[in-house]
Amino acid sequence: MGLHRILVADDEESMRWVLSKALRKKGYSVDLAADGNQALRQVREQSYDLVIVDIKMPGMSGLEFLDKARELRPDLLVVVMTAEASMKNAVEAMKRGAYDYITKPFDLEVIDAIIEKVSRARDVSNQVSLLKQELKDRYQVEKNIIGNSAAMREVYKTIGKVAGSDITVLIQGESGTGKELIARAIHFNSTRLGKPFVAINCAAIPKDLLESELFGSERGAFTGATERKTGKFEQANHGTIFLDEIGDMPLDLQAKILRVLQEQEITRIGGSQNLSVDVRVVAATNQELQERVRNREFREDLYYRLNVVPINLAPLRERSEDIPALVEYFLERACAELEIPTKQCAPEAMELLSNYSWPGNVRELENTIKRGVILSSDPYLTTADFASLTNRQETIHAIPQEQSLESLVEMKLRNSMNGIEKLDKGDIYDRVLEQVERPLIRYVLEKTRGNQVRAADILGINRNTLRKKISELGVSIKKD
Ligand SMILES: Nc1ncnc2c1ncn2[C@@H]1O[C@H](COP(=O)(O)OP(=O)(O)OP(=O)(O)O)[C@@H](O)[C@H]1O
Repeated sequence: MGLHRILVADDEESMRWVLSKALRKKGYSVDLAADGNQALRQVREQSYDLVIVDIKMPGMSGLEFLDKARELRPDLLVVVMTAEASMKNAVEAMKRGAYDYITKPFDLEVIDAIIEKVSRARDVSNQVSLLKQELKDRYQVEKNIIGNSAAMREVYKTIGKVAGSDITVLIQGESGTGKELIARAIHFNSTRLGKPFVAINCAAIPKDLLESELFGSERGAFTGATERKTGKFEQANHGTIFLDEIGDMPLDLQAKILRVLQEQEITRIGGSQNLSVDVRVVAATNQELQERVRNREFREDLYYRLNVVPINLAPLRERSEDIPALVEYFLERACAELEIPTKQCAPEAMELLSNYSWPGNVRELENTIKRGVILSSDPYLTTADFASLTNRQETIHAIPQEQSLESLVEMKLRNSMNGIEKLDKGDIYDRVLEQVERPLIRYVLEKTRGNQVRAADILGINRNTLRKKISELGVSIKKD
C-alpha cells in the first residue's frame, strides 16, 4: 500500500526544487505546483497520497487550498508548511483538517518522519476499511444463503466444521447450484476474514494465459510481457483462492497446483525465485471429477489433495422444498432493485415453480423470477407469467449469462423511460444503443490495456469499425 504520489505546492522555486529532489530520490512520484490554484487543479485531475503545501502563497493561500481540496477529496492527506512566526496559522490549518504541519526552515529528516507517519496511518486506515467491507460481505453471505432442506443443512454443518481451519475444500455441483456462494461463506467465516478472497474461473481463461493468471509472470517472460504481473495466488496471499471449474485445468497446470498445495510456494513465469504463499484453496467443479481421474484427464494425486473435505451441492430439483423460500427471496430482491412494492407469487404459480426441473438450478430460478417481476404489471405473479417455462426448457439454461444481462438492461430501461409514450419524436433507439456500446467498448479496451487490435478481435468487429466507434462515441482509453 504505502505512499506513491506526492504533490508539493510552494511559490518558492528553491523549496520546490529541494523537496522534489529529496522525495524523488526516495522513489516517490512528485508533482509540483507554484500556487494554490494550480495545486487545486492538479488535485482535481489526479489522485495524490499526500499534498505538502505552503501556507503563504500569492493568490489562493494554503488554508483556502486546504478547504477547497478537502471539499473535492475529503480523504486527502495535507501537510502544511508554515513559518515559525505564524503558529496561529498552523493551529488554524489543523482545525480545518490538515493532517500535520511543519515549520520552516526544516531538516529533510522532518519530512521523512512525516512521510513515515502518513504511510503507517494510510495502511491502518486501508486495513480498517477492508475489514469493514468484508464484515459487511460476511453478514450478507449469511443472510444470502437460502434453503433449509436436509441437503442444505448438511452443507451448513460442513461449512461450520471447515471454516475455522485451512483444510482444502472441493465443492461439487451442477452449474448454478451456488458453489461460489458457498466458497465465499467458507472464507468469510474463517480466520482469513479481512484478507483477500480471489476467485478465478479456470474454464473461462484461455489455456495459454491461465498459468500467468495463476502464478504471475516476470517482465519479458514471453512476448507481450512488458511488465511484471502478480498472479492470483500472490493476490490471495493470507486469504483464500477459489479455483472454479478446476476440472478444466490442463494436466501440466494441475501438477503446478499440486506443488503449491504441497509446498506453499509458487514461481512466476520467467522467474527463478520461489515465492512462499500462504493461501487456502477452495476448488469447485460441475464435472464428475472421479470420472476424469479414471480417464486420466485429471491427476489422481491432485484429486485426493483437493478433496480433503467434499461439499456436494444437490441440484435444485432434488431439494425442491427450498424453492418457495428462494422464490420469496428473489421476489423481494428484484422488487427492491426496481424500487417497487414486493410482489407475491400465487399458490398455483408457486406449485409450477416447485415442480419445474431447473436444469440451470438456482441461477435459472433467480433469472426467471427477475423476468417475471419485470414483465408483469400485477402485484401477484400467476402461472401465466411463467408459462414460457414449459416451452423454453431447452434453451433458457444454455445462455444464463446473456439472459441475466438482458433482464438487467430491461429493468434499467423500464425504470428510466417512464413516460416515453408522451414523446412525439425522439432518437431513443440510437441513444440507447450508444449507451450500451460505449461501456462495452470501454470495458474490453480496459481489459486489453488499450490494445485496439485485440479488442476488435474479442468483440468480433472489424478494427477500423472499432477505431471509428472509439472516436464517434468519444470513448476514453485508460492504459494502466
Ligand atoms: N442457496 C442460495 N441462496 C440464495 N442464492 C443462491 C443460492 N444458491 C445460489 N444462489 C444464487 O444463484 C446464482 C448462482 O450461484 P453461483 O454463482 O454461486 O453458482 P455456481 O454453482 O458457482 O455456478 P457456476 O458453476 O455456473 O459457476 C448466484 O446469483 C447466487 O447468489
